[in-house]
Amino acid sequence: MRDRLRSARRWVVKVGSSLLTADGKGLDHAIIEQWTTQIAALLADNRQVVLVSSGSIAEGVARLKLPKRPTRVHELQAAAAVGQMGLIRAYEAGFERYDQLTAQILLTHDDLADRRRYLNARATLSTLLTHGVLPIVNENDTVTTDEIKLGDNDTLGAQVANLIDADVLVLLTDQNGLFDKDPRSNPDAQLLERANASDPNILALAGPPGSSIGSGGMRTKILAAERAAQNGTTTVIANGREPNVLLRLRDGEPLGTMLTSDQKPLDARKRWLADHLRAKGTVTLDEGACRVLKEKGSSLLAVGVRACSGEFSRGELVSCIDKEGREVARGLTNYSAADTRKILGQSSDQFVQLLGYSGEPELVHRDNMIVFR
Ligand SMILES: Nc1ncnc2c1ncn2[C@@H]1O[C@H](COP(=O)(O)OP(=O)(O)O)[C@@H](O)[C@H]1O
Ligand SMILES: N[C@@H](CCC(=O)OP(=O)(O)O)C(=O)O
Repeated sequence: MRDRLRSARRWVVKVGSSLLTADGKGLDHAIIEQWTTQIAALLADNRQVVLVSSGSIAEGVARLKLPKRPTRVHELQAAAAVGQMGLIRAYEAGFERYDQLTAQILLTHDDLADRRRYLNARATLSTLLTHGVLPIVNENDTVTTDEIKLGDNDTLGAQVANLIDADVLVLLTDQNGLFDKDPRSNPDAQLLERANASDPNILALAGPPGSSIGSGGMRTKILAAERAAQNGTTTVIANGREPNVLLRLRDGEPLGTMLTSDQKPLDARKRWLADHLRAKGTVTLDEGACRVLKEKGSSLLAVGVRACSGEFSRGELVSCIDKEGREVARGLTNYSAADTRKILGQSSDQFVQLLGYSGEPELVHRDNMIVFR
């Protein structure tokens, strides 16, 4: 299994805030130097790497001499803007030692939710990789509001992995990997060497972040691994302080936790849909509709819809839930929320009479939908 990493050509390496900084003390330049050395060696070994690095807020807090991480959004955004300068400066200096060019990419959820911008980001990243440049990605914290925030860089790492069809996503953190319980509060916790990224039981192992500076904890790492697995990408969660961790992983050493899935990878368009985090509205399906979506891969017909909430237009993303509120599928709707309310529970031969026009027979076509386990 670990051989997969030996042959992995495209790598996304995500470095968490908890690693980059000791609580509130700014960047740990010594450790940044170690990663730049390792990444430069991976690049020299004919691998392509995209680095997703957190740390802007932590560094901003230190530079602004704030007593602790602020809670107000604008304070956090100001800290991110200040800190991002230090972060990029540290990486650029580190990679200059190896004559390695770097590029800064700041992304928001909105950039990735818009198909055209998503494809643009994809093309730019590929072009940079073709030129042998190392892209360094972070969330564009200064412009994000809660609505458009990705929220944590584990998710961003998985999205970048999907964008560039990475072979491997390495999530470097301050623990040796995923344990059967949070090792900070449970000294007897056992490290899992392997796990199935789409096993719903592993999410229950994950506790909250380990420090006041980290966000998401293991939960977002497992969800990121699941997201990456939808594209056939292997994820490894490992300790960024382990000497030569990236090179030893490349050599097939069993460090950290490897998360893979036997799921069939989604095609490119469906993957984009799966990565599209926020739905504009929700439709509640009856049992029959849930069953045919899951078992037969059918399109969603209005006749199987019991309720509709939220405001959306034709072509926007809706979440399809069962009567217990579990998300069964998500997809791009052929009808606006107003029209969906008029046709729900009805068969398509009634649409002309109810709407005054005859649109597609499906509310969500199966080509524009992903169905969850
Ligand atoms: N089952 C678990 N195994 C390992 N770590 C866990 C687990 N549950 C919670 N954690 C916590 O998750 C923390 C890592 O997440 P986080 O603080 O968000 O780091 P990062 O900044 O690297 O993303 C660890 O320090 C650990 O305390
Ligand atoms: N964009 C933020 C990232 C916050 C974040 O996701 O942190 P982490 O979960 O520790 O990787 C920053 O640079 O501070």
